[in-house]
Amino acid sequence: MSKAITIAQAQSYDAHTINEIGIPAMVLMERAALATFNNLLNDDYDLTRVVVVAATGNNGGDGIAVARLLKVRNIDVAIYLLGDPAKATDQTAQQLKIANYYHIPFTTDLNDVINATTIIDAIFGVGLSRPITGKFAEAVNAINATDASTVAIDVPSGINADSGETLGVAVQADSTTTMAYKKVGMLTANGKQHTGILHVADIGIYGADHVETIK
Ligand SMILES: NC(=O)C1=CN([C@@H]2O[C@H](COP(=O)(O)OP(=O)(O)OC[C@H]3O[C@@H](n4cnc5c(N)ncnc54)[C@H](O)[C@@H]3O)[C@@H](O)[C@H]2O)[C@H](O)CC1
Ligand SMILES: [K+]
Repeated sequence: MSKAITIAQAQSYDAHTINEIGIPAMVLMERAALATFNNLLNDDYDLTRVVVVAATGNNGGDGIAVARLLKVRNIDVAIYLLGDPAKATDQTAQQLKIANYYHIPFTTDLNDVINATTIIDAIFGVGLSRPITGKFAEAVNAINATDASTVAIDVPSGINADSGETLGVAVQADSTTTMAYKKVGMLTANGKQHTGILHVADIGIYGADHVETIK
């Protein structure tokens, strides 16, 4: 699985898997979260105080699901939520409901991010479409200013997954779990530098050149 794909390919493979093959989006999100969680444990980060910084797109939903996987193992975890939860995607709204069921604390205090031992970056993935500003940029700057280890989901937030350019500001990750295939932007010098150690997770999404075409 060493090929690298563009944002358009990632989006079309996702849509094909969900709409044509019929694997529910929530199943893919759960697999993305589990893969991220397993890498988090295997890489041996200090999980004394974990904060998931999440926005309300599906990248955020992956992160909120990771928070729950940590919580059920008694790990101290909180969610710093950016954006309007009323505008969350269906899957992310569902993950927020599940997080509430498990009483996962939500914080609005950036000091909790600053004092974390490990931060999960679930702000933006392949849906990043413009430069990061305002509260989102504040959070990215706080993440980068701490000594905490930082683990990105799919793409370090702020990196354009096609060009590898920083859009405004970008998370400097220690490692990134990217879904299905590497993204071409991660192979550029700037992309590589922000991605850190790269894990590629098989979550059941494949290109049309994969097994699906084998009859
Ligand atoms: N769809 C799937 O099958 C799977 C997706 N996974 C994960 O989902 C993300 C992609 O999710 P998407 O909702 O398309 O996009 P994002 O979460 O990256 O963000 C989109 C959201 O943010 C807004 N936005 C974009 N740029 C900015 C900005 N600079 N400031 C503020 N807001 C911004 C945009 O308008 C959208 O509302 C993918 O990377 C995976 O992590 C799972 O892996 C499972 C399968
Ligand atoms: K991210």
